Amino acid sequence: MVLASAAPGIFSAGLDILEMYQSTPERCVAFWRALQDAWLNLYGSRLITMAAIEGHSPAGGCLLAMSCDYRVMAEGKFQIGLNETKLGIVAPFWFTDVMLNTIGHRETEKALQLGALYSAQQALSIGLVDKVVPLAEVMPTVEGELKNWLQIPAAARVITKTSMRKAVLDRLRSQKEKDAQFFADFINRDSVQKSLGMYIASLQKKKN
Ligand SMILES: CCCCCCCC/C=C\C/C=C/C(=O)SCCNC(=O)CCNC(=O)[C@H](O)C(C)(C)COP(=O)(O)OP(=O)(O)OC[C@H]1O[C@@H](n2cnc3c(N)ncnc32)[C@H](O)[C@@H]1OP(=O)(O)O
Repeated sequence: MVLASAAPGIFSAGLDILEMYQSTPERCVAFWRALQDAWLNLYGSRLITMAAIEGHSPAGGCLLAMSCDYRVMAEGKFQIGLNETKLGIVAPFWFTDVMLNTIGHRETEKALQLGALYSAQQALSIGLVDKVVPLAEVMPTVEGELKNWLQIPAAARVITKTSMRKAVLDRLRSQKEKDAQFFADFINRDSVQKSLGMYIASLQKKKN
């Protein structure tokens, strides 16, 4: 399975910030449950999963990419990373766990505290992506890599993948409702709503 985007220049802009701003606790819980289930299915997928990152990939977009088995990113101006702290929010523990599994503890600690967004070359240097190529070569490169992976006996690959990812998946599975409630409480704090409001205004200002 290849994750790619139809939006030029944006692999994924992350979660819909407007869903987290001035929403109701009930809607927040439903929103979070949908995200949890999508992520559990992706990270736990038995399929070979590859990200064709042909544009920006902040926050939830970075989570999607990191949750794949292999990442190819376009060189140039695009950025990738978990930038949550810049929005005044905190990366959930399962976002953090996936990043830890991808780039290790020291790089994750720096990346998360700073809310760092990396260029493709920087992302390559810390292991956040596996390959950087010109934009037009992203999809052919993914397809070529996929052929390599498809040559591995499927049962052996799936057992290996499942055992490598089980602890992180089980950590969320065991506390889904608590995590959803925690998200709804956290996101509706006055201070967090204020930060999100300012961030939304800054996005709109950038456009004008
Ligand atoms: C103690 C533990 C507590 C734990 C509790 C858990 C709390 C944590 C909760 C959630 C985790 C959050 C994860 C996320 O994914 S948050 C989203 C982060 N995303 C971003 O920061 C990206 C913001 N967008 C951009 O930077 C840019 O839009 C871009 C680089 C992606 C693309 O730039 P450009 O091509 O120039 O497009 P525009 O900026 O003009 O955007 C077009 C349009 O789209 C709107 N928009 C962009 N991103 C989002 C988004 N993520 N959600 C909603 N809307 C978005 C943008 O505002 C423009 O809208 P318009 O003016 O109406 O056209």
